[in-house]
Amino acid sequence: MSDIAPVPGVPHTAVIIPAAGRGVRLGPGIPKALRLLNGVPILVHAVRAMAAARSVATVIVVAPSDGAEGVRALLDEHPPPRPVHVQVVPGGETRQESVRLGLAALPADADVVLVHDAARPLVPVDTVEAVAAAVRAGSPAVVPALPVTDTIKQIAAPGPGGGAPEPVTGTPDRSLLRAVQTPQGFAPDALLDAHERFAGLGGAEGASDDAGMVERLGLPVVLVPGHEEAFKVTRPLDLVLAEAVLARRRITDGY
Ligand SMILES: Nc1ccn([C@@H]2O[C@H](COP(=O)(O)OP(=O)(O)OP(=O)(O)O)[C@@H](O)[C@H]2O)c(=O)n1
Ligand SMILES: C[C@](O)(CO)[C@H](O)COP(=O)(O)O
Repeated sequence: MSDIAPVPGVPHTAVIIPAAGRGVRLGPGIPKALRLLNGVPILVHAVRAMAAARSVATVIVVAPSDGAEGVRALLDEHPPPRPVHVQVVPGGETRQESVRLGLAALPADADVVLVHDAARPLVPVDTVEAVAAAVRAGSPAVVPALPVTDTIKQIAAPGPGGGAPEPVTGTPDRSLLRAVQTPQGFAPDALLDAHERFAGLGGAEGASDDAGMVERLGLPVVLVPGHEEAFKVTRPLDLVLAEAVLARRRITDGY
């Protein structure tokens, strides 16, 4: 059992891991965060990835609301590689709501908060450290990002689905576009203010990432280089890719 309390009054990085989604795009079955990768739940990989960063002392896992006890037991069974304080709280109906519920458990002495999707289990520790360091250096919001590799088309509105053709309204300049990942890092007050201000907004008014909410406060958001292995497990093929990355790490790093 590696659970310890952070030393009171000592600034540290706290991480919120939203893990309460169902994983509809992955297909039917248990919640996505509990699906196995190399025999270990996706969520456990994500907690290990974040706990590998030396400044991280607290990890708040936001579990499916009907499964928080099971997630607690699972994390006790698979402790992270370093002693960090792992807390589990029940999540909400949307990612934004789940992050807000996680923020309610944020320790007062955290000087950096990272929000990291459970669904990005393979993020390298260097990416985590780089985001936390950039916040500590004075940026209120820091996001890992990669250039997009596909050409992106704009449409006026989502179509009815079912393969119906969608008229194109434009082609944005790809050199100005970035695909953003997690962990996204924040000065705690910036993220707390954003979630308080925009709580409950959904649909087109909601934000699909936390930095989007901080942008709306008018605070600067900066990008740092992301990593290919920080991809999000979203569709079935992503599980195949994740298994391949882990197999390669086992050969090259003994991971
Ligand atoms: N109500 C929700 C919805 C999502 N998430 C979390 O937010 C992260 C990113 O979301 P996504 O990949 O979209 O996960 P799901 O919502 O589970 O996927 P889907 O949209 O396919 O159902 C995931 O770690 C997911 O568990 C959450 O904590 N609470
Ligand atoms: C936060 C995120 O992972 C950044 O790319 C993404 O916006 C989550 O979106 P999802 O639709 O909840 O997967």
